[in-house]
Amino acid sequence: MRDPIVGIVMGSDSDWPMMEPAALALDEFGVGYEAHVVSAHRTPRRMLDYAESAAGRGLRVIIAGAGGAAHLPGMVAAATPLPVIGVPRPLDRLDGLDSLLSIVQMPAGVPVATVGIGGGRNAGLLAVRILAVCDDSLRDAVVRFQADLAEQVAVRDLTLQERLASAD
Ligand SMILES: Nc1c(C(=O)O)ncn1[C@@H]1O[C@H](COP(=O)(O)O)[C@@H](O)[C@H]1O
Repeated sequence: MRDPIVGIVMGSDSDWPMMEPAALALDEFGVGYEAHVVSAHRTPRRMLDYAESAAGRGLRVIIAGAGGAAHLPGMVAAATPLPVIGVPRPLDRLDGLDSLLSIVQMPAGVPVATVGIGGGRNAGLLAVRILAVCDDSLRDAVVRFQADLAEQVAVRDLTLQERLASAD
């Protein structure tokens, strides 16, 4: 297991299905991570300990996911100099708009890079891009990933064209 350089935190273990794709994206790029349940509301001291010690423990990026009154990403960002990526979770009520607004509307001076509602995978990929700024081999891997993505779109377009042609 590689040393963790990305910290994945979530307000509850019930957030894991949304956060696991972030972990899988990091796995795809061979980036080490750790994952913990830390809540600004339920475990405020533990949350502060985590955020304040993160940089000193070698983490470089934090991904924080939460639902509802999702204060966790912003509170973590307030207590660490590391970049924080927020992931809003859609709960049964309000479809995640509550989580999104709680995370994205930060006061000036305390940025949280917010991905879309339920955007765990993009959070992982954004963490990889942030790390790739100072890591040439990781940047090469991102470029290969983008080329693969483009190739998949080309294949899908071809499939659509064939379907349209056979419908004529
Ligand atoms: N938004 C927060 C925070 C926080 O922001 O500190 N702590 C827990 N939660 C959220 O409460 C939701 C329900 O949690 P439970 O499933 O444990 O009841 C989760 O989406 C969690 O992220």
